[in-house]
Amino acid sequence: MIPASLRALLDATDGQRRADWAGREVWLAREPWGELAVSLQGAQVLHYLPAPGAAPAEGSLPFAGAPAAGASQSPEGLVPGGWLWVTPTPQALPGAIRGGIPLCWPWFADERTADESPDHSGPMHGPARKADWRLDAVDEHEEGVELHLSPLERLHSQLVPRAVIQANARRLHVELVTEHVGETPVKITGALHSYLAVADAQACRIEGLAGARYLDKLADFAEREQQGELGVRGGLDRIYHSNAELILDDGRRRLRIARQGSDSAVVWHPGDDLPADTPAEAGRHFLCIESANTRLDPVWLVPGAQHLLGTTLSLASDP
Ligand SMILES: O=P(O)(O)OC[C@H]1O[C@H](O)[C@H](O)[C@@H](O)[C@@H]1O
Repeated sequence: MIPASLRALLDATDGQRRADWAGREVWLAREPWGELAVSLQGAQVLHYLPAPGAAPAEGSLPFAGAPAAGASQSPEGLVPGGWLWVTPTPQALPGAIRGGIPLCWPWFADERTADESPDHSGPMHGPARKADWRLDAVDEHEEGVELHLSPLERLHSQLVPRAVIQANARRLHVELVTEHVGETPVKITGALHSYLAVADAQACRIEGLAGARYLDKLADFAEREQQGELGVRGGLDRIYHSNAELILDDGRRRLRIARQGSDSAVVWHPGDDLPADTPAEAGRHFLCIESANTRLDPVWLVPGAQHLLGTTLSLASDP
């Protein structure tokens, strides 16, 4: 589900091009394999939709395909279509866009280290999601596309990040690679903060977490164990200590979420307590399932080493 204005830009795209959306430069593709939209602010994927017929049928899904020509938009300005969700009322620059797959780097939430932010004032989720990134390369890849991006400015004294985004008719894959180019070991956390489009967050089920230990951020990080599979009811903000493949079932689509380099799966929905940039009706239609490194699995990088944090989305019906 994406804002109607972004949908209109995609509709006017034949092949690949750059455009302006919400004050940000975006890279758009509308090709035989499907659609992709990426914001150069934050190297943030905003939209992915495999072409109808290119991927296996999903049944009758209200949000599975692009809207029919002339379909009316909801009052909030969101239109169905795609696996990701973007708020129809994003913050103005230099704020970050809520939606798609923001890159949280080099720390998750407020888990900054003293090195990174000596006065503890660094932004929530790190500077990468608000920074300007450059598109270094666009390659054809497995009958789809592969994008390489890097930040325009240095974001850390010892670490250099880059992002790789692969999209084809079957899957979306995003990876955030951190290279240590300095002299002393550095501890990092971070997240690929995926906002997944769902019919109704409060009717979603996530498979793959039964028996996993988690930190409940809404209960002062109390440690708990997941009893059975997770059914979302109300607001939740949890860090699961798990590297398992997950399936998000919203009753209409079963999305497989694989993670690489991540032993923390963050599951977040604010319930009725929505952020200021999210209208009530729109807020029902996302659920965040994040491929993360958190206080449960921070990564110590030594000089010369690199770390890859990744996520791969595909349909659970696909092999
Ligand atoms: O509002 P943001 O800075 O984008 O953060 C949104 C959310 O991100 C993560 O999922 C955290 O676990 C939440 O505690 C936080 O509220």
